[in-house]
Amino acid sequence: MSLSAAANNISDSDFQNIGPAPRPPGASYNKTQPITNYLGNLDLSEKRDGSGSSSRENRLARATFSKKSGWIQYKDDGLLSFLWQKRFMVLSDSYLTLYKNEPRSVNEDPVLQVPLTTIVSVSRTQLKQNCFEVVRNHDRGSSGGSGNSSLAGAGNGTSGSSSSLASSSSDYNRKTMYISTKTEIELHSWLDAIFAKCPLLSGVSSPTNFTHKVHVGFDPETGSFVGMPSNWEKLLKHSRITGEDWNNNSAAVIQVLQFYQEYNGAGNGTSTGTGPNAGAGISNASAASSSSSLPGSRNPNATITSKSSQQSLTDMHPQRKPPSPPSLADPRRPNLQVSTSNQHGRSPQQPYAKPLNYSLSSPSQGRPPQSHLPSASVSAQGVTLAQKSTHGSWKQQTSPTPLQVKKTPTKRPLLPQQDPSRTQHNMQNPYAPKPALSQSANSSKEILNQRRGPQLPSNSSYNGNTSPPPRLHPQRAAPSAPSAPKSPAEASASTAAALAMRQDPKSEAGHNHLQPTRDAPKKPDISKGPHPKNDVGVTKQRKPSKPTMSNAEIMRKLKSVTFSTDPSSHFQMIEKAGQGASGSVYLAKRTQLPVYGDGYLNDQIGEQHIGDKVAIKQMILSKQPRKELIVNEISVMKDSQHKNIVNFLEAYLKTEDDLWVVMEYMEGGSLTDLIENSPTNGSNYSPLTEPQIAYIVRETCQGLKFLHDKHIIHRDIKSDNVLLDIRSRVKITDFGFCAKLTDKRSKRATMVGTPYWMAPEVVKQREYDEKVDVWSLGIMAIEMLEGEPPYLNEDPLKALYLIATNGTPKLKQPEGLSLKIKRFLSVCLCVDVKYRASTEELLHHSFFDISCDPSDLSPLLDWKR
Ligand SMILES: Nc1ncnc2c1ncn2[C@@H]1O[C@H](COP(=O)(O)OP(=O)(O)OP(=O)(O)O)[C@@H](O)[C@H]1O
Repeated sequence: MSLSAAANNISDSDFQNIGPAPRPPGASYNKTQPITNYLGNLDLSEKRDGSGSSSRENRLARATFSKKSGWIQYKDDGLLSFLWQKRFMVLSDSYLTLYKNEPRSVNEDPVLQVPLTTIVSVSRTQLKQNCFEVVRNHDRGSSGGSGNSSLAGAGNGTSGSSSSLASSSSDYNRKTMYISTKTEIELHSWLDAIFAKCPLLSGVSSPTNFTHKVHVGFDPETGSFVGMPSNWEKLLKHSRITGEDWNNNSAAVIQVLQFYQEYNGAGNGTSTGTGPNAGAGISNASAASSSSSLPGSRNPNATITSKSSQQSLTDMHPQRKPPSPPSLADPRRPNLQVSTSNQHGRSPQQPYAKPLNYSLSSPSQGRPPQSHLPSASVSAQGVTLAQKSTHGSWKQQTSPTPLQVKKTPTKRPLLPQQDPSRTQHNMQNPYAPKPALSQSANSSKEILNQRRGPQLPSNSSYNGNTSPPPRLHPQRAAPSAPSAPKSPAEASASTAAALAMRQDPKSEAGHNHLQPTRDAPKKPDISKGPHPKNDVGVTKQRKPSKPTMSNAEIMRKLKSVTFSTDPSSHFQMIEKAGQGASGSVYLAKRTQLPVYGDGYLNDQIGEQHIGDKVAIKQMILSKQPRKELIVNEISVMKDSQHKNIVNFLEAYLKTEDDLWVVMEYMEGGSLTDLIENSPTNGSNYSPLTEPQIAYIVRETCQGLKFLHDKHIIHRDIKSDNVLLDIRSRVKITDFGFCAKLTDKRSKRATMVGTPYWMAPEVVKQREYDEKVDVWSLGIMAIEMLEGEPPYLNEDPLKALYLIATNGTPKLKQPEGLSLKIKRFLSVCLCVDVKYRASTEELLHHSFFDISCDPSDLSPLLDWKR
């Protein structure tokens, strides 16, 4: 059934929240067992020659004396390291052997044979989904070992004692091979079996040179998370993620913790990615996600270390007040004290040698570890732990060093009357420091209630009852009166440009841009315009990852799409229109057309006239952590002329460091502005009516369809990135994170976007496609209904957890909504991507039948006039 058909056939009951992911198998969680019991529950029936047995010991014993085999993906760290190859792997009593094909006889030539006695470490890795690494001592005297044609290690058989091997370790190189299985279960099964057979790993011999691993779990008896890396402890303390959350879906908790770390640049602060999912974006410029830049792939050892993570954590919450002690009275908030001690007094010696494999439990009594990951790693929704997946990177809010605390401007400058406890919704980095008040208030229902009166019912499912418009409690601050624009005379071309570039240190000092607010925007005053050159510490860092283009390449590319002239005399600056992460946007009047000889860069320029109003985004390149995103943005805009996409007009490289991007001017500001300044703001009504929502969503959807038809994913759809002009035309902007899908790369995996709008598959670090934009569109519709996206009042970590586990978010007051909008939302916010509508399908949705005329939006634009 097509999605549209499905959408049309939806009954009221279809609007039920899909609900949290099913509990992971075998998780009773009555003690710290999510990890420890996992293997006990595993069925090793994948062993081709093994039969099931009820006792784990029996299974392990059989694993020791029988073969296990199956298809896997293999990659080594040698010359061909970029290739994942399908191999048939056989684990016998003495060797781990890889074949090109399933061997029909014992004489078949393997492509790689690793004596089990040489294996010194086996551990889960985030290189790829369901992936683990096997580190072996590789005899320097032997040849190869990393290639496909050579055999690793010289048949030491099983006779080597660990001590002898350990003592002769200087004669060995360490070699790492990576193995990826189809499923999480298979992965555990292999890990278990390999561990059981390798003398250096099992209790048979004393392991040497092993690193202490953590055992992660939640012990309801003590009400504590146990074995957490200290940075995770802190995160959990701040996050309102509870023991109950852990019990419900420990996989998701760990996943969002991991996600958090990556987002914040723990480790080496760059994004990761590899394999088929990593790759260039829309152009070279978007190669931010290319495999070459991705340490997780290039550096197989780039597991997150406690140290780095902790550092980044410290940075992320420099202003956070210590969390208030958890209230025992709150059943949702079990004691979150975290103990790092091993509650079970297990030996600190661990069988796996990778640092900080949070997923690993301690072996007891020299036995193999009982599990590798919390059992929650397998759920019906496929939430898996530590599966950093094939990419692992998302655009991180990087600063060159995670320790640097940047002041981040919000798009909506703070107002005096702002409520600092408001969660900032448009942050690129949700984990940016928050003021102490917000920290506690953010997690405090009491304070929220003080702010907005009685809490709205939060568990309502969508239903089809139509009743009066929902009385919501919009949480937006009252709109501020736009400041009077400077007269054009005041802002002559030259002086205005200079003014525009000047930073007002007072305004900066007075505003903590990291404050979590969602306040009405204030028209910036051009006289206080920041001088990007003085913008140190102010410019919001673009979602970072390691740049993949050299500066020279970026400049070359930029020069190919810009005029190399000083545009100051071409424009008369009028006022500052907005502040973005990468620079300021100004309203200007065109006083001169570009010299024809320079070549028009855009067809649209032909329609430009002297006196036309334009928006100019000014960026200081040296202040951009991710210049390639800017190149990406220009490239996409330049090639994307559509009525629902903000038109790029031309760009100037005024100096090597000073970039001006000229776009059509959208007087109405962003949709966020509209929502925040809605006349119903402060009342209990939705900021926008359903017909207004239908109109805006339809227009946005048309822009998205245009992009999707070109196989471009926007990846950051939210109200901030939808602009309106004075004629209520609706256009998408901010193309920095666009990604191009190609025949070879029909899916993406880089984690990009703004958390509250992110589709579950992004949060879960799965591969994704254009439909992530459809999810975000649905969230944007909720913004228009409720004033903000779901979970905005939650700590971002908790929000990520909720996105990953809750499925379709619930509406606050569904009873007042039409069936049409609920049906529409349900096809946008469908967790299962298969059943989520495409933009094409959405455009046929009956919800759009109720769209208003553009003129019906004018009351919403009044605040601008
Ligand atoms: N074409 C435009 N016309 C009118 N106002 C605009 C235009 N483009 C941007 N603005 C205003 O400037 C603000 C900042 O825009 P910008 O695209 O720089 O935001 P950003 O997405 O936060 O930044 P960045 O793209 O640097 O990450 C917007 O919120 C909007 O109010």
